Amino acid sequence: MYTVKELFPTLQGEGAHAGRAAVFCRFSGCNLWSGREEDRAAAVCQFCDTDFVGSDGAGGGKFETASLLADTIEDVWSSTSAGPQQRYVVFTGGEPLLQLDTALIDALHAKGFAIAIETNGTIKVPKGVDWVCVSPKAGSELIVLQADEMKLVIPQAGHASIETLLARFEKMDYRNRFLQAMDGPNLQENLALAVRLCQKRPLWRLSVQTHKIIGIR
Ligand SMILES: C[S@@+](CC[C@H](N)C(=O)[O-])C[C@H]1O[C@@H](n2cnc3c(N)ncnc32)[C@H](O)[C@@H]1O
Ligand SMILES: Nc1nc2[nH]cc(C(=O)O)c2c(=O)[nH]1
Ligand code: SF4
Ligand SMILES: [Mg+2]
Repeated sequence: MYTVKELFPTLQGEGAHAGRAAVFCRFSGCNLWSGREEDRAAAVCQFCDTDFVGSDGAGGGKFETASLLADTIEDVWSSTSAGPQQRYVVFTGGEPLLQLDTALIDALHAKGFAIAIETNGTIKVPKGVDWVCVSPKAGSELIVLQADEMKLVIPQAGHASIETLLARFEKMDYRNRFLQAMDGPNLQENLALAVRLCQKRPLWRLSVQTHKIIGIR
């Protein structure tokens, strides 16, 4: 059984694949926050911009089998009149690695989808995921030490020195590195910090949450 908060066609808004057509499958639940506002202050991850509780979002629901969910993802892809080429699904959440499994990966590969995930990096990635984006969270243990993309949200309470952290991640095996300004009341200030750091440390590029700017999901 898979519990999906929402399932929708859009463009990937962030990171190395920004602008690319994708189906977003947002799984319910996260291991670093319950998703309830009353628990936010005590959570490991306190800055989340997403509602991932339950299965009541657009296209959400409970899917009994991998094949039922894969069929639905295929239907959502086709709903935009996209053909069978360049099929791309992004699993996010919540934390998608609480639910994504080999059965679902295999069912989507059989339909020609490339599979991406947005993960907090605390759970092992199953074999077969085609694009892994890790976004580490202060106060959690990062165990995904190798990935296609790191997307670090800054600044995070609990990070002693951002530059020390960046230097550590620069030595690790991430093929693309992005800084993303934390959205919220200090977004403009956080963006200025991210711009300064990208200029000073050119191994990092700026990731802007483009979907929020242009008003798509
Ligand atoms: C909602 S999370 C879901 C996937 C996974 N749990 C994770 O944290 O990577 C999707 C992406 O949004 C980022 N994000 C969450 N809250 C944000 C905020 N307030 N500002 C900027 N990025 C944020 C996360 O760091 C992650 O890269
Ligand atoms: N368009 C769009 N791009 C995204 N990239 C990462 C997202 C996420 O919430 O994981 C996201 C999202 O929610 N929408
Ligand atoms: S780990 Fe990801 S989904 Fe979970 S609370 Fe943090 S940003 Fe939100
Ligand atoms: Mg988002």
